[in-house]
Amino acid sequence: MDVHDVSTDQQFFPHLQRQKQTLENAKKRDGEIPTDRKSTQHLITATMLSHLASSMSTMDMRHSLHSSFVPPPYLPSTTFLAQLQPIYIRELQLGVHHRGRYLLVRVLTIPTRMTAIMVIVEDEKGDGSTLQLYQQPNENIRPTASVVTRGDVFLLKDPFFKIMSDGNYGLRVDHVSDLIRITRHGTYRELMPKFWKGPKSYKSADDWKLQGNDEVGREEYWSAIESYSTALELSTDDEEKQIIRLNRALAHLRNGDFDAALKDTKGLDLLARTKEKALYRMGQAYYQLEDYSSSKAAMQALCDQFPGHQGGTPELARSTLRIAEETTAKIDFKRIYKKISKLRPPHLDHATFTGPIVVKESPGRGQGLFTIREVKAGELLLFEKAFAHCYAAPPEENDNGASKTSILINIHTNQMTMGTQSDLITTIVQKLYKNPSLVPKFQELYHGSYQPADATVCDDKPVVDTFLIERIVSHNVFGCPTLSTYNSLKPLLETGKAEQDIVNHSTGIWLKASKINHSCMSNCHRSFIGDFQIVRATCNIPADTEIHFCYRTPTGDFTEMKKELRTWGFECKCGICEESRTAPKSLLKKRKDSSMNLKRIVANVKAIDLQRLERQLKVYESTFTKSATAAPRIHIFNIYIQLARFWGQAQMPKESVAMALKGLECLGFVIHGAQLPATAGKPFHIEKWGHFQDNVDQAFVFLRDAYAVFAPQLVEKADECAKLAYSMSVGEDVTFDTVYKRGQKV
Ligand SMILES: C[S@@+](CC[C@H](N)C(=O)[O-])C[C@H]1O[C@@H](n2cnc3c(N)ncnc32)[C@H](O)[C@@H]1O
Repeated sequence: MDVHDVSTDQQFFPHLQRQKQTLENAKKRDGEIPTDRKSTQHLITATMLSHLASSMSTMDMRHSLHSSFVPPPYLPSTTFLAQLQPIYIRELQLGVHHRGRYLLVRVLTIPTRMTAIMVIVEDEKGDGSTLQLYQQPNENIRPTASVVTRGDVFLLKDPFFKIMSDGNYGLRVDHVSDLIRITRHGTYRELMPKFWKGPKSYKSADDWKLQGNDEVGREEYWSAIESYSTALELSTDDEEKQIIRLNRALAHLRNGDFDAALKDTKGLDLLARTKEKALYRMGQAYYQLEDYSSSKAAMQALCDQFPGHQGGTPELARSTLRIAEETTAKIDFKRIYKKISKLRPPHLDHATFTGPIVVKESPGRGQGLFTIREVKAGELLLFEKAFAHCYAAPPEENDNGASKTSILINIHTNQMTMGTQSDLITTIVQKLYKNPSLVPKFQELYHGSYQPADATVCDDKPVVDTFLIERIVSHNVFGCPTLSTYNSLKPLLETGKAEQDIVNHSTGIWLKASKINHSCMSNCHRSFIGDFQIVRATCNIPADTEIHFCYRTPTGDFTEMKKELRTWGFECKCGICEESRTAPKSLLKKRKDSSMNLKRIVANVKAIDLQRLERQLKVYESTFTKSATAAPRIHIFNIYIQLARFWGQAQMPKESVAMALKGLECLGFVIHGAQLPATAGKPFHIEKWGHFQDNVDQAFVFLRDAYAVFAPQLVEKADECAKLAYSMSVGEDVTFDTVYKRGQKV
């Protein structure tokens, strides 16, 4: 939703076509065992030369374009290792996933990172191949060389061999769970061929533990985890084992493996020797998994039993605050704004608040979100932390002002999106691989007809399906600005360009908000602050009613909207779409012509022919077969707003009010007692809130300012409505008075 879709952009179309052609050509050789594989030495030399060339390159790297291709999906391996049979590179067939097999390889080169991490590997028979590893942690999280480097040994489950984009042959691993690292001392060490084993180590459990401690000190948590694990295997002393587990819990915590950290602390919280640190680490792990009640319980026990513990009290206060936030709609937006201006990535330490809504079946639409009681216009329905969020830093925030443009190209679905979507997939893959307890709630998200693997655990390790995650992201992702404040709305207000035209390259997944189905005639509106999504009601909603928002900016045209929504696989049946679908063709043509005329008339802002404009607006409105409450005239609201501003500036408040009200009426608002001259005894009253657009607040501000002179008794009501509409737009109303100061022209 609101992601930057470039599927029909001519600039990127050739990328998609080229990749499709490459795939078509490769398909012709599916099943073939190539006889012209390059020698291992040749592959190594070619890789070294390419390293050299890229290190000497003088290319301007300040503007780079990265494209990631989603290949045809395939399932991850779910076969137990003990049931897999070995295979060798010389037996591999092109385009085949060698199900039921495993391939052992040793890395011969240092890695390079493009979209994938690439190395040259050899098998036990000395045959070589390129190995491409996808979905590995980003460089800023874990250095590439710590993921894979010369001398490392890996086992590939169900190995996939293919023709790569440069025409050479290679092994490709898309599912992180299909790759198993084999070390001299770790699990599966018996699988390591003798001649690949280095000299036997005579280190004791204590030596490994100390090595782990050093690695934690160097922030190499992934290595520390391996060292502590080896120490645990070697140790025969129960007390020593407890300390090692405690230390490993810390390494897990810092590595983002919160499930494993919890597992390591379990039981240790009951032993006198380990209790203090175990409770602290347990509380931190629960906190990161957003289980604030369990975190609070652990921190409370820590504070009760070890009152002198330095971290306990602030952590207890933190989890207590999060629990309060989960149940209260009062959010300190001013504090959040202060924090977020300096916070990069803009990920807030705050809990999700879920308002009066619940997930239920929505006939014909899968699941949806429904109100559990009557809701008032402007009420907060959701303030939700992203499950995963990838921030697209603007060039000025990057070193040397470098800008990176990424496009994700799905050859299978012909979809191309620009932004951080590819990073988002990797982030989620890593998050779930490290924290399998989160898999069930993520997998509940809509994934179309994709059939995931039947197992989520194999050999006690999580199975993570990259293509399921890709499908879920594709259906549920939101493109988002860092702030939906007045500043990000400014271009909209100044140029009249819709919000979606302001490109949202940051992306995220919100589990609850993703359950909201689409309607062009929405009854709620989303906005963003950092990694939080805010959803507010835009009208009064009865109890047990489904809430909807727009996945794409409504076009008002059924056929166009069908195209816009094609990736979600449904047609919108809202009042606007139905009116456009059923209206006579001649009327639709007249509407289109009239719309073009209107555009032409308002294009010359400085010399608008007002009479012509008003005539044309009447023509446009006459082309509708239903009332504005049933089919809002979404395209002309902004024109009325322009007119209201014009008359306001010309000191003609009565005309300004008439135009602002006309605009609101076009959106389906039913308002009483708002016209000038005001009628005594007829109060300002909104009978029905209409279709919401971002600058509805401005219409009310025009009313408020005009009333100041001619109907002061209506000022407060108009101000209240403006404030409410403003909060629907940007999520909060604390900045309203600064943005729309009284007495200052909008
Ligand atoms: C982001 S999900 C919304 C939640 C989803 N209904 C579920 O069960 O999890 C998007 C998918 O919901 C369905 N959907 C959303 N709005 C719809 C609508 N107005 N009519 C029919 N299906 C809709 C489509 O299958 C779409 O691909």
